[in-house]
Amino acid sequence: MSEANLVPVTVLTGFLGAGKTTLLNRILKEQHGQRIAVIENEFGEEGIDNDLLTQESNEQIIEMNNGCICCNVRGDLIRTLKELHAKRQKGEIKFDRVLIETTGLANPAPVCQTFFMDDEIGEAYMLDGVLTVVDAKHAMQQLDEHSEAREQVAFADRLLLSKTDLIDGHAQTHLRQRLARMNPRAPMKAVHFGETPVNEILDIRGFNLNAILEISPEFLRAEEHAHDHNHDHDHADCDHEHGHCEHGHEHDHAHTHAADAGDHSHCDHEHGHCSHEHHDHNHAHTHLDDIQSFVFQSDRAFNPMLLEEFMGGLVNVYGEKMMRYKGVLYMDGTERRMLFQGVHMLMGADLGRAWQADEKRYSKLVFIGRDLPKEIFIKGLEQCLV
Ligand SMILES: Nc1nc2c(ncn2[C@@H]2O[C@H](COP(=O)(O)OP(=O)(O)OP(=O)(O)O)[C@@H](O)[C@H]2O)c(=O)[nH]1
Repeated sequence: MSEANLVPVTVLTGFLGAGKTTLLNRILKEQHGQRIAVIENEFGEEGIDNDLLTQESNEQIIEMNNGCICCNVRGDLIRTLKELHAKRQKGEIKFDRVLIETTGLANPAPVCQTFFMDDEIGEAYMLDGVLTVVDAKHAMQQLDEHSEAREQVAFADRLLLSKTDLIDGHAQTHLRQRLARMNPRAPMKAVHFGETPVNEILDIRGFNLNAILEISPEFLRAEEHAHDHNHDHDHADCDHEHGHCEHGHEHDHAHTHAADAGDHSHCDHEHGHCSHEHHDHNHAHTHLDDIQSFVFQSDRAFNPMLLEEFMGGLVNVYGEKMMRYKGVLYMDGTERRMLFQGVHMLMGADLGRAWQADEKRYSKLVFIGRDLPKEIFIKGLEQCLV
């Protein structure tokens, strides 16, 4: 198959809250005349990103809510890409390229491997490049603390620095030097709220297997990540909120929560990893063990003043540990949805679209962080309801 017939794929990565969705929105809004199929790897975030994305009619947004990033991304992604390809072949759907937004806690390697490990995928798609958004305000700490953030930088074909408006020139130089040491081959540029010419980030033919094999010699070794488990037992007694189960498995298993039919109503899983005993997991991800996520939901409206006060207090006390929070809020006194989000101490809200007449109004807020006292958050939020 000649390269011209392959559908180019761009992988958009970057740590939690870096600005991936902001960049994606920018790309989708630009009049470039291309049809883009977007695959959101949302990792159990209850589809919040879909709400934050403005959907233009030309795009196809496909969500993959994965259980365990380390294990399942590949299996789900392969299935999704194959389905897309089959529909494209039959003329049921049209797209010129694919853009995959990975979750902020993901190592991009398994996603990139997909394009080299599976023949069918390799014959339909071509990995064009990996774009890594780096949050200039929080990157130093994220790179110190999270190997995923470092992997994302190492895999980049383009490094896009967001939030440079929030730091001074000296700090930016310092960060740029560190990033250049970590990945000397990727061009780097500051991108203010995702503003960048699309031709600088799409069709870059940037992915270079040789370079990746130097960084990660085991990149093409299937067994490292290929535990494409399959089980569909009932999760009713497991404790997941996002992407992980606490029960031990001796057998092959999958947490393709979007696809399996198990009852997850009592699940409470932490974000982005499995803590069950994987006899065949030889990639360590224990550093994510203290990262959890939980969701607050209600169909009662928030009192805006109470909520503002409470959230202000929360970030003052717990901001350091609040890695990412975002959601859709039902606010008293407005007919529109409020899109609310933050990273550590920085938080912001925008008015979204109007609630439709027949639409059930609700609030859904996801928190991802380290050692967050869930009870305090949930009870406090309940007290802000009208
Ligand atoms: N000041 C400033 N804020 C930015 C910039 N780019 C993005 N943001 C803000 O950063 C926050 C997070 O942006 P998102 O695009 O949602 O980040 P993300 O990487 O998709 O987040 P996750 O998917 O949760 O990991 C939002 O409030 C954005 O408005 C920028 O260049 N400057």
